[in-house]
Amino acid sequence: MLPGALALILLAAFPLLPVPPFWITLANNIGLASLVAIGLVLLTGVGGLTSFGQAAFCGFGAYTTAVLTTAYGFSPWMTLPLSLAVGAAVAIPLGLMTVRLSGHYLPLGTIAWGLAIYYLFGRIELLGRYDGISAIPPLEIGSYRFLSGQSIFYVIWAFVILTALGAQNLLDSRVGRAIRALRGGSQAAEAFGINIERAKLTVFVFAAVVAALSGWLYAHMQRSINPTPFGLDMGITYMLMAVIGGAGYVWGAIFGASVVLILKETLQRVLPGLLDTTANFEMIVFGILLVGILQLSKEGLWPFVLKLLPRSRRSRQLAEPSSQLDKRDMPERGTPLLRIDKVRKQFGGLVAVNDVSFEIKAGEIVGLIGPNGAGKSTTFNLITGIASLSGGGVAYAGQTLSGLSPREIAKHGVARTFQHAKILPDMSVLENVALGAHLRGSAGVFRSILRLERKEEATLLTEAARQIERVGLGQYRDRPAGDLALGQIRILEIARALAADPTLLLLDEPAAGLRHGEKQELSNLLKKLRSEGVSVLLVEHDMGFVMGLVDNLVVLDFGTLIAQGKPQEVRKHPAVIAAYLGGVA
Ligand SMILES: Nc1ncnc2c1ncn2[C@@H]1O[C@H](COP(=O)(O)OP(=O)(O)OP(=O)(O)O)[C@@H](O)[C@H]1O
Repeated sequence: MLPGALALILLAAFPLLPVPPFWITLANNIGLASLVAIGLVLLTGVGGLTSFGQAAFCGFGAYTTAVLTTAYGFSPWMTLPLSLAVGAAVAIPLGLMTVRLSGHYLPLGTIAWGLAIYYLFGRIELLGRYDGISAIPPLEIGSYRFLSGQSIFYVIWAFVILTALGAQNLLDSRVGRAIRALRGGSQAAEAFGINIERAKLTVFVFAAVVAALSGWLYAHMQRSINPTPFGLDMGITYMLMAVIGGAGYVWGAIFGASVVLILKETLQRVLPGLLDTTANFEMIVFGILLVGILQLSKEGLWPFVLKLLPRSRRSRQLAEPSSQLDKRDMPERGTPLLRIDKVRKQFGGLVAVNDVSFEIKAGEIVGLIGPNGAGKSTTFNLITGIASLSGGGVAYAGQTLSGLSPREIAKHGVARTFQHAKILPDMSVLENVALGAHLRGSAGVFRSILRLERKEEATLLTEAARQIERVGLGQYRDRPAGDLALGQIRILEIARALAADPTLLLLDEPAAGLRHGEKQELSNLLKKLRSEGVSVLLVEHDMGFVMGLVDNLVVLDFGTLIAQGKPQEVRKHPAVIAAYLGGVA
């Protein structure tokens, strides 16, 4: 808290110091760039969506207010919501097209529309073509006009701080966890019920709106605009700022914008004297220095700053929840819950799952076993909607799951873990588990930014903490999930699945990597869940673990069901002995 307060006091005092006006202008430009970079931190650093086109959104913010104030006589403050709304309105269709792209196509797509919009600004008569629009009125409050660099400094930096706090609030919320989960891959996020497309679009629109805010401020600071600052050059520079600051850190965006702009200005002033030439060497030196910085730290510079700041070592105090989360009604024990009917999956010529049928009753633990490559994980993926069925059907509590998305299936109360654990290593164990409870909350973007969802957040985090205690990981609650051993990560995934309040739990090799005692504890936990009415389908290679736990076994071999029944019967089955259990039996 102290470094933050100190930074705030220094910031407030800065324009009052006897500094050259040039410094004030530089500080104002840093503020404007910081806004765009904060958007990029969320979009690229956290959400994993690279965009080189953010300068175009600054352009929409700037041109909206420029046109409305100069041609239609609007007051600048009235155009603020309109500029932001235009930024958002453009971002929605662009985002819908862009966020579907993956790999290199995503940044290429943003370059394409970034360029196109720049040329568009330069061709439209209403926008003054390449000459732009001048005589834009300054901001004013009453009769006070924000004409000087010093006065608009306070407006710009007030917006920067509010935006940074809003972005921080957003990240520290249910929506923020969903955005952060995008980096962990879509499969896991969808399996907790996160709407990937919506999370991507949310962060895309957020980044566009804060860029439009920067453009709006720029228009009233500069009081004349043309397309140049809204082109691809600036789009790339904004990205550099976000990356150099530390793409995953909101305050790092401000630091990155400061480093890039101060470095650029310093080189422009110092180099001509040093090199005794007026040739533009600064861009070359600038480029080399930036590459050097990125070589030094791929995480950007903010982590170094964080190390220098005093940090509280206390573990996170959870707020007392004022209400309980709703719990799902458990189906009556023994009633049919999951019916797999002639399920089939072909990958080209390979039949990975060959017309397999079996059933799970409520309150039952069923083991799905078979040699490597038998089709167990594929069966899990068919049940949870990650893979599409080539034939057959899946019904859950009388309703068909066939053709539903993983997110819709999760809503039915089906939760899972993955053979290759899918956690977010940089996030705490608590936050990873809270992701599992995503569908049990409803707070959206605005409530999160304004921190109006604290009650709901407290109940979600308390539920996550309860599940962490339940699986025995309590001492690791506030540690980054990446610090855990592989076996513990599997247990974390179980806690995350339990946070969804499931009626059916699908566990893919939960005991792999656990020591004997830990397996015993896991077995006890699963038996306890069964006693509470939760049904479990588990894939597991440890036969000792499976035999002592399950009510029924289903055995696959080369995608085909070769036996099913009570463990004691199945282990005597000749086909099973031949295919799989030979050595053990
Ligand atoms: N996406 C895919 N594309 C092509 N083939 C696949 C794909 N996924 C799985 N397979 C193949 O389908 C078969 C069944 O694989 P699956 O992972 O379901 O087996 P498994 O029983 O879970 O094996 P293991 O115990 O080794 O995890 C294997 O031959 C595998 O190579």
